[in-house]
Amino acid sequence: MFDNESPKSVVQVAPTSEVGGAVLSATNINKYFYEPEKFQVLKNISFEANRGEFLALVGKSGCGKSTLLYILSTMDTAYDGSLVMNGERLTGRTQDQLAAFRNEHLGFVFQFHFLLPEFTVLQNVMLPALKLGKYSNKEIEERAYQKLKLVDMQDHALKQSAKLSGGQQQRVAIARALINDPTIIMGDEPTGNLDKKNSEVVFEIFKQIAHENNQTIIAVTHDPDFAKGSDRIIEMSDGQIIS
Ligand SMILES: Nc1ncnc2c1ncn2[C@@H]1O[C@H](COP(=O)(O)OP(=O)(O)OP(=O)(O)O)[C@@H](O)[C@H]1O
Repeated sequence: MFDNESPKSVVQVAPTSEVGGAVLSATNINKYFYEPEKFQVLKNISFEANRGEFLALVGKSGCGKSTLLYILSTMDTAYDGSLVMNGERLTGRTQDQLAAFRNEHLGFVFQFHFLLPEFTVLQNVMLPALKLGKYSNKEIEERAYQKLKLVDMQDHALKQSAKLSGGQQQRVAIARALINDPTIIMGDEPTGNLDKKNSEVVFEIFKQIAHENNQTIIAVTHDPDFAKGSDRIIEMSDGQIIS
């Protein structure tokens, strides 16, 4: 659970093909903001995430968690350092290349689900796969039902997503994040908007995704129970990893 890693293990890059090997390596990540004045928000961050590992990123408000997650998500490219995921070096890629990489290899679950309210549950889950264009519509629908089953929402597939409860909507958002079988699922406060019972459900789904599907979870959280139940807690303070 708590991992007081040795400094050596922080920057090693393991072969990505190996089960349990590193699927993400962030090395010497530094990031500055320039408004209202120059300020170093991330200070030499290095860590790796292994295949099938459930990581919680914690720390006080303002310590840089979301900034780091945004970089790991490849959405922010204005940083120094190196980012390797799935054996691909992502630093220096164009925005189009990064968007294609994200759609195929990364899944996202946010505090707010961002489902399209007028679309059905099934349509929402199918969307990232339609965009990827790798499977036929029939295959995409089958895959969507599989993912909805995983989060126990298959019976709601044809409902308009606006008509679901907050907890149900978050489960649908997880199914949507899983539709392209991403290697890594990034969560930004995935239980931040849920009550205790729904938070536990979402936590159990994440655990299952990591340990049974061998997908990696990296989730920023302020939820102590969620963090404690993860495989490893990365604690940040003032732009640095402290444990
Ligand atoms: N676009 C920006 N321009 C300037 N400063 C920013 C910008 N975004 C964030 N910051 C500052 O960078 C620091 C880190 O912000 P960040 O959102 O990464 O923190 P956090 O740990 O995720 O906080 P929280 O837990 O409250 O979400 C904060 O001091 C914040 O005010």
